[in-house]
Amino acid sequence: MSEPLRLDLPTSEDTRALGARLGAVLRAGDLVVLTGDLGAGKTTLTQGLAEGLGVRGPITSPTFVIARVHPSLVGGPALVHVDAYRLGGEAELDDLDLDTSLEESVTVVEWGHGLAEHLAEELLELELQRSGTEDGDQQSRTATLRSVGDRWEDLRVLLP
Ligand SMILES: Nc1ncnc2c1ncn2[C@@H]1O[C@H](COP(=O)(O)OP(=O)(O)OP(=O)(O)O)[C@@H](O)[C@H]1O
Ligand SMILES: [Mg+2]
Repeated sequence: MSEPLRLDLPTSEDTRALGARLGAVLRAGDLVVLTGDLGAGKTTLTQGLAEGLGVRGPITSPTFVIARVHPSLVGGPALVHVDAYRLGGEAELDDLDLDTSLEESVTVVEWGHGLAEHLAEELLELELQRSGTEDGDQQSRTATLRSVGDRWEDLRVLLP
């Protein structure tokens, strides 16, 4: 367990860049749980993460597909991108058999808060919140990162 890290993200490019920095340090077996309201920037962050990790895109907000596998283009782990928005609970998440791919992949679960924590003993939780006073998508965001377990000793590696 480490100190939570809070980061200001003035534009969507900053959200993407945080994802890219995270993607660059992720390795097989890592689980990232993304939290945040509708339109908070979870998919944008995952797009940057995919870039940093070097996996095949495109990363989209899944409409009917709940989990997508993005193979590595650089001989690294694949990205398993899950959107848990429509899932009814832990049992439905378990039906996806994510534990079979967890060890050799990087798993990112949007809307995973309260659902995905049991998948691994160690995980990184990243919460996106609207922060500025501007309207809608112009509003800046704040990211809060918290880790569970010893995998993330120092979240400051994710600072710009
Ligand atoms: N830091 C930021 N500042 C301003 N706008 C941002 C920021 N980060 C992301 N956005 C914008 O927010 C919008 C929604 O982003 P995105 O689709 O990634 O959110 P989401 O959390 O995945 O949404 P959903 O809940 O529908 O899955 C996009 O237009 C994106 O460019
Ligand atoms: Mg999304």
